[in-house]
Amino acid sequence: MGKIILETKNLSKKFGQRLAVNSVNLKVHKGDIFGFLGPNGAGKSTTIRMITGLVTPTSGRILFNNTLLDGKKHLFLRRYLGSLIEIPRFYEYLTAYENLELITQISGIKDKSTIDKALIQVGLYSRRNDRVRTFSQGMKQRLGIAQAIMGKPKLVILDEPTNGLDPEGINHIRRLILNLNKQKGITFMISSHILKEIESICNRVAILQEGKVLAQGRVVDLLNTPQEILTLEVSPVLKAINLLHSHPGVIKAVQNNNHLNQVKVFTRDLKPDLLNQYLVKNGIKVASLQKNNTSLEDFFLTLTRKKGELNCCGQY
Ligand SMILES: Nc1ncnc2c1ncn2[C@@H]1O[C@H](COP(=O)(O)OP(=O)(O)OP(=O)(O)O)[C@@H](O)[C@H]1O
Repeated sequence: MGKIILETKNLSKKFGQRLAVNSVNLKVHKGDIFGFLGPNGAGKSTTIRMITGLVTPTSGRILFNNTLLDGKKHLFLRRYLGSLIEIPRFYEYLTAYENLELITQISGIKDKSTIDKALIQVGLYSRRNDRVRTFSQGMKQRLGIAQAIMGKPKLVILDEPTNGLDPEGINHIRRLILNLNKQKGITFMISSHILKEIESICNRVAILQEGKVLAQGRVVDLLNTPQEILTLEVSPVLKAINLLHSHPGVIKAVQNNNHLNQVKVFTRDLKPDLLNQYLVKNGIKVASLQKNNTSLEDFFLTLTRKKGELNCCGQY
């Protein structure tokens, strides 16, 4: 297993009373293409903004190459951290080259050849003298990646880099990320709400919902570890839900809206018979237990479905 390049420890952010990021522990290893997955509003951008120093955490720690990121050190270490936060903003009336030139001035990059190298890497060299306003959304995203890699970063963080792109644009960005990862050894952290996108290029993922990490690990392990949705008929239901949340392998337990005596349990690498024994031992009557195997895609979609679609009664 590679060295950890980025780690967050109990990272949290509150906006007023809203806990947008709730004690998030992430581990990004050197060489990873790390997918940061979650539905809209899950807290991905807020987490990324804390890592890149744009938002101050309410509590918790961020370590980059084992060094705590805070205050001045954060500013200093940002040079090793390229980032692209959602839609990259450029001066539309300036050319691609001029926009990147401005960035070299702001970031103190002396070597001007860096600009052309970055433009070549993202496939925009032939368009370097065109104004950004003539660029497609995909080209702007690629220019954003050029900007992120100019400082020769060890880690590049991209927030929804394929948002709003057509399939060809998405493909282009994917190939670009894979190439930069392989050829330049750049570690990537990429946020997305589309599992398929993440699954095809990432080796490791974390799944976030309502500010909390629901699952994290290598994609192969997640795909090969049996994840099941169990349907239990239990009583009393609320006590069962509380107990289920403290059982290893249970990711989430929710009451079924349509059958109030049923609980849907999202599990990973869990033996249903052991779960049954545990509930019975703790005074729960288990009338039935059914299991359905699901794909990672189905599992993720069901797991991250918004409240209201599934009635979440647990301590979650
Ligand atoms: N500056 C802010 N002030 C108040 N609330 C905020 C602020 N920024 C984010 N939030 C709230 O924090 C929660 C997480 O938002 P965030 O943008 O981090 O989610 P996300 O996973 O990136 O979503 P999306 O995929 O839609 O971009 C949301 O409920 C959002 O409304």
